Amino acid sequence: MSNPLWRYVTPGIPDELFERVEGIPMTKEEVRALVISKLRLREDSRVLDIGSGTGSVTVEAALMARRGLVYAIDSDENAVELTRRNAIRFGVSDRVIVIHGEAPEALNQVPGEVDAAFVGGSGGKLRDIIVGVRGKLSVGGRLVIDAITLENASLALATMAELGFVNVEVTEVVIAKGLRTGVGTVMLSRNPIFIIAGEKNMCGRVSSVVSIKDAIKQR
Ligand SMILES: C[S@@+](CC[C@H](N)C(=O)[O-])C[C@H]1O[C@@H](n2cnc3c(N)ncnc32)[C@H](O)[C@@H]1O
Repeated sequence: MSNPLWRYVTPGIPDELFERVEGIPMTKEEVRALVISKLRLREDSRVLDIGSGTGSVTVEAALMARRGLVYAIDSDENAVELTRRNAIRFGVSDRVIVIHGEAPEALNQVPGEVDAAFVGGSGGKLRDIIVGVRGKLSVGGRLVIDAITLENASLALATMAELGFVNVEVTEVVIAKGLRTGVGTVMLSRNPIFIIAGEKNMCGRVSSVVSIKDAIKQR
């Protein structure tokens, strides 16, 4: 345990501690902390990270699932290498399996079922990826999706409803970070992100739907 980076146990590791490569995106620390929370991991969880990018979600999932396994998939060779290096950097490479390939096809390289899956990148294949992930998830397994566009958020919700996911929730996150200037701290907003989460149900049972009138009452 001589490497100080190996002491991190809580989600939301500072972004700057990861190795970065220009052009390879990363789920930023505050959003990452929420994603990890929504995945509701256990110590022995088997996790899928689709579109692992820099590998920051992979690393944090592996830190939570200390007796589990994380399959990190990315279609970009450089992202795959970077994910591998960040897994080594944070001392979790023994429970990270990195797969270079495009989802959903690359899901065939993941043996057995997984308990949780995160989709951080889909390259226009979101619907097929959700279908593929449903096939890999154990009953009760959780799917968490980050969507930046309204269209992808809407597609994720429609597909999850169609496939009978239950307890589906949408959280819109708008992070603003303070920047110290000569006249005080200015809050700089980042793009809003939709975090969509749900659970695989047994055989396509549909969750109950709240009327718009009741929804307004709940505000
Ligand atoms: C926003 S980044 C993900 C960041 C990552 N969650 C992290 O923590 O660093 C999206 C990634 O998804 C990958 N990607 C996009 N479509 C994909 C697909 N169909 N299959 C696999 N990877 C994909 C991209 O190459 C990119 O690295």
